[in-house]
Amino acid sequence: MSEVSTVDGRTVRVALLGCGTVGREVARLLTEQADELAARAGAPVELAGIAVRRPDKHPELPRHLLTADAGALVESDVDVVVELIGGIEPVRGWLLSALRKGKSVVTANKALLAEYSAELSEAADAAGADLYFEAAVAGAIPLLRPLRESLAGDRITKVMGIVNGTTNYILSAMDSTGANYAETLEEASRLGYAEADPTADVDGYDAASKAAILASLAFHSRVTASDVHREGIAGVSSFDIAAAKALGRTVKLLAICERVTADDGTESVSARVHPVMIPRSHPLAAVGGAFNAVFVEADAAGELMFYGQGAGGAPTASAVLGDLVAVARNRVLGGRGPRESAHAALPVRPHLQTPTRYHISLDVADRPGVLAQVAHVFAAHEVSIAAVRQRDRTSTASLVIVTHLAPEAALEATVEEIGKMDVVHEVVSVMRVEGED
Ligand SMILES: NC(=O)c1ccc[n+]([C@@H]2O[C@H](COP(=O)([O-])OP(=O)(O)OC[C@H]3O[C@@H](n4cnc5c(N)ncnc54)[C@H](O)[C@@H]3O)[C@@H](O)[C@H]2O)c1
Ligand SMILES: N[C@@H](CCO)C(=O)O
Ligand code: NA
Repeated sequence: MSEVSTVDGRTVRVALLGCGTVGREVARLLTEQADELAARAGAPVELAGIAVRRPDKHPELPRHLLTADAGALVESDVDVVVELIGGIEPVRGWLLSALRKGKSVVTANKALLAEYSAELSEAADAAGADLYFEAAVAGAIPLLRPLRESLAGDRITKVMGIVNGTTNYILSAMDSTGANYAETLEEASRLGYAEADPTADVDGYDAASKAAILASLAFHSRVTASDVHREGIAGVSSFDIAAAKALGRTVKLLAICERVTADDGTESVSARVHPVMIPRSHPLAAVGGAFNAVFVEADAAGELMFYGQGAGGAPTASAVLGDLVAVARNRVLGGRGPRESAHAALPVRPHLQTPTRYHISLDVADRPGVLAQVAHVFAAHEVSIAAVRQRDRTSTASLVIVTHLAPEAALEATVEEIGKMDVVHEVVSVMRVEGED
């Protein structure tokens, strides 16, 4: 039995930590939909307190609920802690303390989960509490519950998609209107999509945290953010976007988590986040603005696609409220949500071994034999060429090469050697490609 007491044996008392973009929408929905939530949870779900950094800055919230002392609110007589502050410390300590006392936790904090979900899950299991985090990946889209529950009987082989709204908003604008990178990022922050420090978005940290969470759930293993190969969009230039367009492709920041089976049958996990050129006919190419979309491939289910709003206050609050009703229901009826499932304990495959395909755009000297010299470097690294396109300029020619699958290490070595060739004036764009043309 948990030590938690409720007000009258039935009311579920909720501590809300943080009342920013997402927290304020959660507080609004909790208040506006109190009767319906009570009916669905089986008991009233009562906001017992709201922790914010500066209570005086929140005249819109009931004064008696506000506190600047989140730690004390967690320790007070509450059943559930909803954490919408973000970051690792001091949040980690508060949530561990809550879970150890049997209080359930709902959080949208992917940065924390991508590092400490094992520790948090163990604390939850030991005390019989719930840990739910649907809002942490792909905002409103029900994705983690399908992975944890609906697909628990299947064998997932790949999870791939757009999981960061801010960077998708920027890349979509760059592709459609040639918009300026910095201005579009500012707009994404204003709309509530970006993290408090938007470098977490543009440098791929946010997507890498989400990839770690997805890979852990999909492959029943423990994958942390540092296991994920990460590249952001800061290096994506207008040349890259134009090169993609010329090939009938577009650039997206993708999280790609794969189950890799070696020749001897041993399995490992590959998890990476980087910009990718995909054909404009690919379903992910049509995902614009702050929308997210994720493909899941499983042995029996085949291919599934999850699509919807991946960022923003109200969409993210929808996922938080869904989790809150679930944990409240578990408290009222007795029962537990899914526990951590890490029994497969698959190792993470080093990024340099990952098979991938490159698109390489070069400015080369316009004279006979150059293509053969460049092709020779690919052959020397055992990288096979799938397509070549050449266009003459005045004294230089542009050469576009798309490879077949090759290990990342071989592709990197090929590009490095090509960059040093006298006949190569400039390596204009190097990007990975996914999907058939
Ligand atoms: N904004 C989104 O679209 C979105 C989507 C999914 C997940 N998330 C996650 O949700 C969480 C919150 O994001 P947000 O966009 O609402 O952030 P935000 O910066 O708008 O809000 C954070 C809130 O936390 C409060 N806070 C900060 N430090 C505090 C402290 N020490 N004590 C008490 N309160 C404190 C702030 O006052 C603010 O109210 C983050 O983990 C974020 O990654 C956000
Ligand atoms: N900053 C995140 C919020 C949603 O997790 C994004 O842009 O996707
Ligand atoms: Na989600």
